[in-house]
Amino acid sequence: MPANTGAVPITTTKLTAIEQSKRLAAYTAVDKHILPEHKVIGIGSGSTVPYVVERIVAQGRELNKDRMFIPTGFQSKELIVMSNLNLGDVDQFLTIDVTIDGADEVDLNLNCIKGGGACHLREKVLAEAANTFILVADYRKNADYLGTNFTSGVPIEVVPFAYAKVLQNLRHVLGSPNATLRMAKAKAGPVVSDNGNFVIDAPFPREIMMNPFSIMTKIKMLTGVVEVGLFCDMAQAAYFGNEDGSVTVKKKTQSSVVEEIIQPS
Ligand SMILES: O=C(CO)[C@H](O)[C@H](O)COP(=O)(O)O
Repeated sequence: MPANTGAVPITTTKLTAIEQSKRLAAYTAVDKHILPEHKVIGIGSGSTVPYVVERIVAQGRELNKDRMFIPTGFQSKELIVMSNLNLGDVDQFLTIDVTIDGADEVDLNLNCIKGGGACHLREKVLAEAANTFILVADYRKNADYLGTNFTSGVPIEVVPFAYAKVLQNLRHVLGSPNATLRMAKAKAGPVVSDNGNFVIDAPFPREIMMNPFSIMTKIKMLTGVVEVGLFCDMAQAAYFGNEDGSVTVKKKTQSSVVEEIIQPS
């Protein structure tokens, strides 16, 4: 048995309003998208995802015994193992039925910022591998434009030796003068990702963030950048738990993104 790192839920104690909103989003998304025929499931990272796993576990041993669960990093790997679900990896399962993940902010067109937990490289691989990619978050993440409430910037994973050069390019060429190397909280020095890389947070002005695909491609072209925490046109739907117990759903149709509110039952 691995050490209990606190990754496993949780919901026996009274939850704050924000936690209840996360749980509501996660439970609703699992109920709508994790169906009996789904056998390979991607599990994202962050504080909302434990509720996703909790709801999947509640579907029962019979449904879960033939499923494989693919993690986006250390935290979700622990969650899968501690929940007695079958652990796989994306090099064994190149196609995933459904990946459910959290988000730092989601815009009108279902583009999102990810990487608040420095897992966006693996998260993007699992989002791309998925036939259906679903986001879950509390109401604070639901915005018209990226960078509205999540102001710390676009997370950018970089190889360590190139970080200073990438920072210079972000500040002086791409228009993010306040781009900074993300520093660890309980360790001296920078955050190191699950892949052994550093993370830069690069805030951009509204006019740039209104076209996330354009800035994503420019950042990705900088030598030394491994992955950019902008996920453009990847999600089929996003679920946001609201304080009043309703859930806002943004979902892709053939021609646009529509918004729907699911009222509490
Ligand atoms: O992208 C992520 C990690 O890299 C997370 O999914 C994102 O930060 C959202 O986390 P939370 O559910 O804690 O708000």
